Amino acid sequence: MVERRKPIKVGEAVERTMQYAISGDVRSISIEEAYGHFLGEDLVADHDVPLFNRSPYDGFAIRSEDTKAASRENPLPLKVVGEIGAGSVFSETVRENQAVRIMTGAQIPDGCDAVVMLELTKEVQIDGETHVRIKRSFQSGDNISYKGEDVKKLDVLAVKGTFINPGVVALLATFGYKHVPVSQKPTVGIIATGSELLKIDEPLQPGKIRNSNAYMIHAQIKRAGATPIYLGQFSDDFSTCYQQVHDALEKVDFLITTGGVSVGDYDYLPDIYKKLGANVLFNKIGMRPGSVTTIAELDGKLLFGLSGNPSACYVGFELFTRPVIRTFLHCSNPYLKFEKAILGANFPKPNPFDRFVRAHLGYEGGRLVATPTGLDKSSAVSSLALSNILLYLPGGTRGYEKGMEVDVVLLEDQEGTTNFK
Ligand SMILES: Nc1nc2c(c(=O)[nH]1)N[C@H]1C(S)=C(S)[C@@H](COP(=O)(O)OP(=O)(O)OC[C@H]3O[C@@H](n4cnc5c(N)ncnc54)[C@H](O)[C@@H]3O)O[C@H]1N2
Ligand code: MOO
Ligand SMILES: [Mg+2]
Repeated sequence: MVERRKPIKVGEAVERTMQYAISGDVRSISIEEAYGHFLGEDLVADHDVPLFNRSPYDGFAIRSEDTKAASRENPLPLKVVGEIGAGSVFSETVRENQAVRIMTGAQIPDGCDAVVMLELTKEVQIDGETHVRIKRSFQSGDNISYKGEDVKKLDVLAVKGTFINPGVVALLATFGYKHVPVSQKPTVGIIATGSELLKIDEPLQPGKIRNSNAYMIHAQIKRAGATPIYLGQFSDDFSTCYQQVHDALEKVDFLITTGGVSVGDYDYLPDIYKKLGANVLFNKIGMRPGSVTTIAELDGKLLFGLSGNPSACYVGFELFTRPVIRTFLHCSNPYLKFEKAILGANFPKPNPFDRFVRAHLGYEGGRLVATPTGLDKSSAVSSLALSNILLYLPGGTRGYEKGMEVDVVLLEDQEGTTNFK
């Protein structure tokens, strides 16, 4: 008798999986390597930025009180007592009716409280000495970039678990992080099962297909922020697959298998979990694709039994494996973000289950429009390439019409969210 599996809700499946999500260690890497990692600790400012009042313009640093009477008709000459570029400091205090020629980024000299742009001045020689003519009055603070106006000492600039993008790299460099504490990336093993699978460089043969899942999952693991370890593809033979899974568990933080989780004669994963003594968290979910996604746990280590069908495999990874990876990386927002968009095409299929339809989110006339990307079958591979979202279509409806507002799951977003849905 074929086993009758009891489907659980997708949210419940995520919750059961996340009970076994753990945080990883922190390690140090060079700043050049930091892009694409996740911060291993909060980034806290240990000094103000800027650290000193500085000039935002090339011009003259002045004392505003000297310019009170200046006007177009009555331009006032100030004696130029020095010149500084960025990186230099004027060592004396500027006195009455004096100015310092100053370049963008240079520290404002003591005594000065405003800067006049070069374009508004004229240099003249008076008694053989250089002066600058000022044609209007200035207020104290005019054209000054103030100490701490960008960042205040002790500001928390990015929290632990933040994705390190080029902007975060700029901050790390600003605060002198030659080495950056980052979350250790989990290693995620990949085993593809199926006697029909050809190696990527083998010619096609009758009844056989190329193993696309292994490479797709490899890329998804990287996108999620983890390190993939490809452990090979194996025929549907119980003892070979059992041994591979058994041995793989020692080498990885999580293990993904693709294929062999349904009820077919050669679907060995359920028996493998049994022989390993693993605790199966669920083996049927009320969703399409990926209804047979099976997740088990052995001594706290998660085994993701993803479906062999490419679209089901893809969706299973994003919904269940990705948040586990992000938790390992200390992200406080481990889940993919749900957003609202307008449905760009009819989706007439009756919908008994929750569906996650591969789709593309684009802009049309200022609106966010979500359009399915191809054949909506779990066996489809073509719909994956253009998809940057999953349309989330809750079950229990007779279909959806173009123009309706729908929920979408953002696949390329780095922010994430704190709760699933
Ligand atoms: N009687 C039933 N049959 C099926 C059920 C069911 O509930 N009762 N579930 C169906 C659903 S839903 C899915 S999804 C699939 C799940 O199949 P498995 O996870 O057991 O995977 P396989 O049988 O090994 O393969 C399914 C399909 O995917 C292709 N495949 C497998 N590996 C790869 C790979 N690495 N790259 C590309 N494509 C791959 C494989 O050739 C099959 O076509 O079961 C349904 N059946
Ligand atoms: O697991 Mo299947 O993908 O629901 O078609
Ligand atoms: Mg099968």
